[in-house]
Amino acid sequence: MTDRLVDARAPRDLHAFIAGLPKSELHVHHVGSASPRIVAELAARHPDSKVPTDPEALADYFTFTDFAHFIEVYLSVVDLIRTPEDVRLLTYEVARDLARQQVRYAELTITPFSSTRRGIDEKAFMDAIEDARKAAEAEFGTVLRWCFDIPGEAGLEAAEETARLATDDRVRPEGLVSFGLGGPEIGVPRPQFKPFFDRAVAAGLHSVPHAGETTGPETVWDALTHLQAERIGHGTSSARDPKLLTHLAEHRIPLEVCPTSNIATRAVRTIDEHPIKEFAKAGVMVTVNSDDPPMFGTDLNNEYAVAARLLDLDERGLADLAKNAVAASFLDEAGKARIAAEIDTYTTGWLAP
Ligand SMILES: Nc1ncnc2c1ncn2[C@@H]1O[C@H](CCC(=O)c2cccc(C(=O)O)c2)[C@@H](O)[C@H]1O
Ligand SMILES: [Zn+2]
Repeated sequence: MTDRLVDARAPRDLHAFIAGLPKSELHVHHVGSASPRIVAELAARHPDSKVPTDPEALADYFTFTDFAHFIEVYLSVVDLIRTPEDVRLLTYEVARDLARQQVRYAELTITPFSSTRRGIDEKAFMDAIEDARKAAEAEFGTVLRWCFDIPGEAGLEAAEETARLATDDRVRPEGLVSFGLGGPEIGVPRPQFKPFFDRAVAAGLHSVPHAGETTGPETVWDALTHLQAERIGHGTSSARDPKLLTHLAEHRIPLEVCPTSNIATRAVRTIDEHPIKEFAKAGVMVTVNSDDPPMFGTDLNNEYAVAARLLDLDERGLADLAKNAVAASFLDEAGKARIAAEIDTYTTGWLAP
């Protein structure tokens, strides 16, 4: 929404290559993807909200002093989503924004607890996201899947509700593939959520908790040991623990790296201090993602440009990065092969004399 965090330093050609590259998003939040246009439309529907609609004011509003401030602002946008029609509009428009960036596949993190506790009927909520998912696939060709996450700070009641919505065959949506844990990490120990992750995994869902975003590497170990994590959301502080890096590399546990997010929430001081290069050097499988793009003044294309600079990638390196996301995704094998082939065809065509 603002260009304050946008990385303009990649060469022009590389920007054009990234813009057309078929991509996958593995770590992007539903509400956190609401563009200024969507926020304005929702705010017009609910004029009592304190969220500004003017783009300039919104850019200021989306400038965060720390992670706690980010969550406070995030929840004010959550408060704009009050009806199943709001949920459908948000989901469909987010898919449109992804499709514009040539995103072929996205796992969208949704916090159903935040909506059901605000009075949206659970069945109507599920119908709204599924309806938008099917429309998006038919109209834009972008395949969406869901990750339901526990807002950890809301406690065990939220965990119970999220696990129920994710595992009860009468309500769980068809597009659901994974189970997550988000929100602040400080004062929210991961092990307490073990029973809920056990239930989700037993029901066939993949485990993808946030860990090591705002606390140390011990939180990443906890996510691996207690929550059966198959990928780690952020995992930023893993760089401080060489044994952990070796473990992630050997067990091929991908990190969902979101560079600009880490700067915007002040989890990392400057982009040049971001540990993405250490991850790559250690052989950890790196995927690049946008987290809450309009709130952080970024989008997936910009995150690829940031990664190109930090990892010194050319077109082939960027294509490999896009293929990492395909390999680390929870799409079926045929779908993975289709997107990987599309990446190869695009790259070969681009590099042909
Ligand atoms: N970078 C991020 N890192 C971590 N999480 C992120 C990030 N970006 C977005 N989130 C989202 O923020 C939610 C947090 C919501 C939350 O804490 C909360 C607490 C108490 C009550 C309620 C409520 O709804 O009533 C909600 C998470 O579930 C997650 O999906
Ligand atoms: Zn996140």
